Amino acid sequence: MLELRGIEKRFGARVAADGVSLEVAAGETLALLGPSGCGKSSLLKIIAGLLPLDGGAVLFDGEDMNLLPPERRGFALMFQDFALFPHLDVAGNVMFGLIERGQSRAQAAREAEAMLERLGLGGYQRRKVWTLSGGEQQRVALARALVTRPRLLLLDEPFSSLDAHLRGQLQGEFTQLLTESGIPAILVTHDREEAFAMASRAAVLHQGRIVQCDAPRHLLARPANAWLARFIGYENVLEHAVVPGRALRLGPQYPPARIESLTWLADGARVEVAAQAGRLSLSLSAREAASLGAELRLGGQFGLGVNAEELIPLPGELSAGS
Ligand SMILES: Nc1ncnc2c1ncn2[C@@H]1O[C@H](COP(=O)(O)OP(=O)(O)OP(=O)(O)O)[C@@H](O)[C@H]1O
Repeated sequence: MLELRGIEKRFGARVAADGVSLEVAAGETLALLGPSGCGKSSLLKIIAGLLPLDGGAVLFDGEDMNLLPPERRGFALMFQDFALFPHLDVAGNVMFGLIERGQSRAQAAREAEAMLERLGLGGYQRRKVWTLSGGEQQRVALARALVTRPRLLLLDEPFSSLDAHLRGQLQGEFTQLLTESGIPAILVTHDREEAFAMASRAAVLHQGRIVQCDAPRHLLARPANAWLARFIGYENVLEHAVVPGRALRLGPQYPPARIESLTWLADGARVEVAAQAGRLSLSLSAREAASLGAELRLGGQFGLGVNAEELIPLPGELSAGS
């Protein structure tokens, strides 16, 4: 089990980690999620031993990692730019770590072949890495990381340079492989959907601090503050509560809301309205859009209610997000 205790890191006046504590259990994938500059990569480098910390401790199974250099921690790192060795072929890249650990070439080649097979790259051994597609290169990078059987896998934005379709496919494949291998992993990402799809828990970082660390469904059901609620995708965040789409009601019996912006969609419309509760965005189905008739125009009005029972409350003292 990995444990971070009160990690502190500053670059001059910039705070990269401000008392970060968290745990990653055996076999768990934890996402470090947050906007650019919040300190995700710094934290990953601190765990890997590539960046010295100013305070706190990194422990693995109770052992203080600060005393060990990166190569003796037993962690594998995978970055967004693959960082494959261009002068080696695919097999050479995957075998590299095994040979460094003293394995014979023949044994390393057998293990590399088996791992490449498992990642759908059987027969790729002799290919030059620069002839591979982005997705293939990323699979090779994962094969290289997994073949050494690390006790922790550190993934830094591994899919950000890939197109959306490939990203989705690899997210699914990686998640399955991580589950099968039982290797715990930390996934750094600024993409909420990626974090929620791949990780069992996400630690959401803001300015070097963990705002909330929980399972995706709990983050969505009980966001700790307004900033976090917006960051994980809620559009209608009021001062003390989130208004999820399911809390909204249409009908003439409700107070009028005025349409301030309107986008027609193939199957309905998106509107922003000035409502009694505040400024709200909502998607109207084709049927709902039709029910508004001529009022569906800028400046048009329709009845919009908010069911108080379905609001998601924001804890008072934390709700003033920046
Ligand atoms: N080597 C460095 N020297 C000075 N400041 C740094 C250095 N590395 C990081 N920082 C600063 O520390 C803060 C956290 O940076 P970090 O790269 O960890 O954030 P991040 O969340 O990974 O961002 P991104 O998603 O953009 O990669 C930022 O303000 C950054 O400018």
